[in-house]
Amino acid sequence: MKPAANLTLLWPELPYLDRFAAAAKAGFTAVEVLFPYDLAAKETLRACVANGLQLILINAPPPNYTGGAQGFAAVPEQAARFRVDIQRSFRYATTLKVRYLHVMAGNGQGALARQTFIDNLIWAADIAPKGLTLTVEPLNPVAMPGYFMNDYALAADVLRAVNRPNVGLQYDSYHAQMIDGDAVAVFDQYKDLIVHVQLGDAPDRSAPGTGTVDFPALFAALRRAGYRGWVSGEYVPGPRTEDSLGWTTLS
Ligand SMILES: O=C(O)C(=O)[C@@H](O)CO
Ligand SMILES: [Mg+2]
Repeated sequence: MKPAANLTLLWPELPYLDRFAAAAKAGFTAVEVLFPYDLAAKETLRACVANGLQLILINAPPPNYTGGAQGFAAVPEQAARFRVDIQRSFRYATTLKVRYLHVMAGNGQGALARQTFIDNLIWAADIAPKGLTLTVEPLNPVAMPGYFMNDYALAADVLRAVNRPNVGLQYDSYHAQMIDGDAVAVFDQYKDLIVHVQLGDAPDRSAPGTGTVDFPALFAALRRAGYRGWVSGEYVPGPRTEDSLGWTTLS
């Protein structure tokens, strides 16, 4: 298992570009950034290179969702916009040599939203840059009310319908615990679909070990499953991010 740091949430007290050096100093070799689109891709690339970091994941499509839309891949009225904006994400992903692109569904429900999400994912998967894997991540309804992709069974159903080798499941212990009450059982049930893992505790998305998720059991499950991918800390760290990194030694 390979630890990574989500720089959208970790080191919140530092300006964006300074978080890369902090992550490297803490021993990370890989990082995630949810929405890098406020800056030209080459600025983020420069921060990665200068600090010996690999950027493994970004979200799509732009723009930054802070205060705005939480994606729109499952929103029928936005299908044309999705197809334009996802290509901007692909350009960022290519420049930044990103491995995973989380395709955000946006708000919606029902059969039309499901079909829109499936159609958009198939379309995007078939034109995605080589080496890039698209991900689908269930986000819990307390954090994201109205968001379409809010359940692991729904994610499995969508992935079955999409049926592309470059589309997989993004598992997040915080969301899994909030959605199903047992993040470890969720991992065990859906492990064959999981291509990327994020860590946070529940119910407050706090640092691993400060809430209700059983992290020793989760790491045992990851080992049992032979999971070889990245395990990324994506949580609200508390006063000092450095004091929240005990989970990196579990992996
Ligand atoms: O909220 C999460 O969890 C994520 O991983 C994000 O990608 C959503 O922006
Ligand atoms: Mg997540």
